[in-house]
Parts: sequence; structure tokens; C-alpha cells
Amino acid sequence: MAAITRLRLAKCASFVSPLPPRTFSSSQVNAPPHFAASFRRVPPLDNLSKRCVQWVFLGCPGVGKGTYASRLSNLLAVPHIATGDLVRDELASSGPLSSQLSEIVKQGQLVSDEIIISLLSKRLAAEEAKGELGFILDGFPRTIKQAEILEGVTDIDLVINLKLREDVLLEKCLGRRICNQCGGNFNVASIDIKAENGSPGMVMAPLLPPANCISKLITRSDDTEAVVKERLRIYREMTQPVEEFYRSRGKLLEFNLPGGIPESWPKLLQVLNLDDYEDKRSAAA
Ligand SMILES: Nc1ncnc2c1ncn2[C@@H]1O[C@H](COP(=O)(O)OP(=O)(O)O)[C@@H](O)[C@H]1O
Repeated sequence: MAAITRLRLAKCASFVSPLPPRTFSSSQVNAPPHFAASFRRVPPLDNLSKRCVQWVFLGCPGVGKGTYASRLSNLLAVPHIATGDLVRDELASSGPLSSQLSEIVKQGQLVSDEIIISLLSKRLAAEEAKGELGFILDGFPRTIKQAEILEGVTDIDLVINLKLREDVLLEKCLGRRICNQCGGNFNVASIDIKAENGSPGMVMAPLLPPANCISKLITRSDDTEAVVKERLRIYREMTQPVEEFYRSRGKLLEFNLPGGIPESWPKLLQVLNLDDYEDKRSAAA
């Protein structure tokens, strides 16, 4: 345990690379006070030994943000916070927002910045109460406004932009299945695209559920063809500018997924300089 903690601290320190000068002034940002407060616990940049991962995953619906963010979260022992999950939890709770959110999500639209920031603040406060440092955000920010607010309250170290061709994204969204008992995420899509006209082929095996989950599989209500196409359109319109926001600040790491998890995970670890970290971590466990 102590070895893991030491490894974690050492790794946290080495993740923090000197960032380019910030071009955004936090005074321009209209962050709600409670949101800014949620981030105030993060130690300043020069206090490297106490500083941890503050990463963001960007990418179209179906690209695998949740899969890779969750794997990295387990590896690095930092919370994985997916705003899509926060929205779905709120929907399932039948709280005051739930009927309003249900319509928005069903149509593939974005929830308002105010609501999403309020849900995220609550989750960050809960992590803070548990004494957690650092986070891997998945699905936030999704608008320039959200990116500006986030930039005004904390320093994101790295933004990983996952990329896949659009026909594969659609197939993957339509193939998504969730076990309504254990919460496991699976995918029944079998992608096998032949190389043609100089573009490489791509094989992604399905991620099939174990036998005891098969009868409990559900599909997300927003994973229908029409709604996925609308979410992809909204991504291009509202979220693609966020890529440029981070690119211009020198924080964007573009990662073209070469295939399924077996091909992509080792390559992702390699570009993140974490390939030998995974070995050390499992050796220390
Ligand atoms: N940062 C956000 N801003 C606005 N709406 C969000 C945000 N994150 C999630 N949502 C809402 O939750 C839905 C599901 O999000 P998510 O699970 O991240 O889906 P996707 O598969 O499209 O990446 C979105 O379509 C949107 O309605």
C-alpha cells in the first residue's frame, strides 16, 4: 500500500509539465462562486508533490471516453467524473430536474451550462469530502463557456482528444449495452473495415457481457440512430471549438484510436508515458 502511495505521489509530480503562459484571465470568467470553491482545494502549480492529475477527455459520442477515462482513473487512483453519468443519475433520482433533463437528453441536446456546473460542483464537493485530489473529467467541458469557466477556476494539465471515424462512432453507439444490475458497459458492435484508397482498415471486436448479464442488458434511450446523429452534429457545432480552445493553450493531445481496447490501450499508455507505470503498479499491488 505504502509503495503504491509513493508511486502515486511520484507520478503525480512527474505528470505536471510546465505549461505555456496562460492567455486567459480568470477575471473574464463568470464562474458561479460554489463552482470556483470546489476547485480551490487544488494546490498551486509550484507545489508539485501535492499536485495530482487534472485531465480532461474530449471526443465524439461513442469514441470511448468513458472506457479510457475509467481505465486511467483506476490506474492512477484519481476520480473519474463523467458528466453524462451525473445527468443519468439525476434522471434516475426523479429529483426536481429530472423531467426537464429527460426531454433534453432524449433529443440529444446539451443540458444548460448552469445545470451541468451545479451537478459537477456537487460531485466535486463529495470527492473533496473523501479527501480525493485530482480528477479525470469526461464529457466536460462541452462548450466554450464551460471551458472558460473551468480554465478560470483551475489549471487543467492535459486534454486528451480521442478520435475515430464517424461511421464507426455511429456503430459503436448503436452497439452499446449496459447491465442494469452490475452497471457494466458492453458493446455488441463488431467493426471490421477493410483498408481502401490508402486509408487503413480497422478491426474492433465486440466487448461481450458475461452470461449472467445477458438477460439484464439495456440500451441508453439516447443511443438511437437519429439521436446519435444529432449528438454528433451538436458535438461538431458546440464541442469542436473546445478542441481549438485547448490546442491554442498547448494542452491538447490528439489520439487517433488505432482499433479496439487491445490495440489502443497500450498505445495510449505509451503516449502518456505511462507504459512502465502500469507494470510497476501491478507489481506493487
Ligand atoms: N458537459 C455537458 N454539458 C451539457 N450537457 C451534457 C454535458 N455532459 C453530459 N451532458 C448531457 O448528457 C448526455 C449524455 O452525455 P454522455 O454520456 O457524455 O454522452 P456521449 O455519449 O454523447 O458522449 C448528453 O447528450 C447531454 O444531454
